[in-house]
Amino acid sequence: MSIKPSSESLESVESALKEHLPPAVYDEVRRVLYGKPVAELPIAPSVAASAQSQAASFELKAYSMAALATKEQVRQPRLVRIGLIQHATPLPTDAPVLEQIEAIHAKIGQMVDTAAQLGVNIVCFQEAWTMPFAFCTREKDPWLQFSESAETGKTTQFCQSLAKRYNMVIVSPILERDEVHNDTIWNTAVVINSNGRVLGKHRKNHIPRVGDFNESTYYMEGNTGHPVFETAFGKIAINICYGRHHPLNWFMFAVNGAEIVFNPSATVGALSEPMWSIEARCAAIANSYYSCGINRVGTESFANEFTSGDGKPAHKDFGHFYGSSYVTAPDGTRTPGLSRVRDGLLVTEVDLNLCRQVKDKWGFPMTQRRDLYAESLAEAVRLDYKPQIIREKPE
Ligand SMILES: NC(=O)NCCC(=O)O
Repeated sequence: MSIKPSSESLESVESALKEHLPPAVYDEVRRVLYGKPVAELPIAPSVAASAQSQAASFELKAYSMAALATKEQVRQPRLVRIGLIQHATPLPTDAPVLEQIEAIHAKIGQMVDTAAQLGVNIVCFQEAWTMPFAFCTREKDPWLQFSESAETGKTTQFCQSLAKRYNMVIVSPILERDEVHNDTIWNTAVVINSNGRVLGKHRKNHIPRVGDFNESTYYMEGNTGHPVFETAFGKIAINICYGRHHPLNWFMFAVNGAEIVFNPSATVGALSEPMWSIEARCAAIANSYYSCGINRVGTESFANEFTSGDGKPAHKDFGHFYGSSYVTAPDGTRTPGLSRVRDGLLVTEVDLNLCRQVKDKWGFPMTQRRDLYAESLAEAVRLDYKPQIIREKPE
């Protein structure tokens, strides 16, 4: 197998390990890398067939992590099925804006329908799921025309009807236009409750200024803090894409009681792939909650060339978005990732009781010394702060 770095020819790390290692060695390598085994959930042949027969077929994987949690004497299990959807944009980036949005809605509507057949309770889509990830271009037009109201926009209405039809919580990350406040633009995840009502929204806290991710050209740093949304299927939060590099961003969602934190993303192989499998997973471990990474797939090409400000030739695409969406449990166990190259739906059944069980076992929140760090940080942000460095005194 000869593979170019970040290329589309590698289906997934797991499939490569499975194909090339002897089965006994594979089992042991898988245990060391991924933790306790997760069981495959049965998928009815008719459901599996429907994933293949869609206009754009998609990978369908379903696992149960529920058995990782111990059966408690004082609480009933709190089983929840999480769905993560990763997709490539179906139309060329220069197709009319509304046609692109409609084509994406149609594709995702079918995937949500499959998720519903598999009993999914909460589904999350990738960052800015209704549009190409055009922030590399630094052009305003037509990309800002993809922005919509979080409360009343076409996409929110679309999700509301799906949520109601399937009794499903939907996390819908969009480019938000706040029409009420001077048409301000934000990168926002809208949370739609299982009754179809908008429960609230969270705006991306940290904006990348790396590689072609020129997102500060388009929207502002979020002003919604670290909200946790109490749904019928657990307390959920959203750490949008680049926020995954900031451990304190993950931490604050835990402080507010999150049991599942979604990380809807758009990131490319050459930039971040070695970090991808680590960051959301570390967050689940450090914060005793489930974390869910969702990344888009494919290569999106734009009409006009842009440069990356690094002296290299101008180009028309970002590189390959490598998918690889996955779920990590609070004990660090994780599912295999979805494909690096195909659309996919990952269904994972979890028992939310595991969050408390891991807190009881490891005691991370209890031993965290939040008071110490709060004091130290309050000092460290002062302009006259002197870093606490001990140096050998000159003789
Ligand atoms: N969309 C986004 O924040 N991407 C930044 C690149 C990365 O964090 O890997």
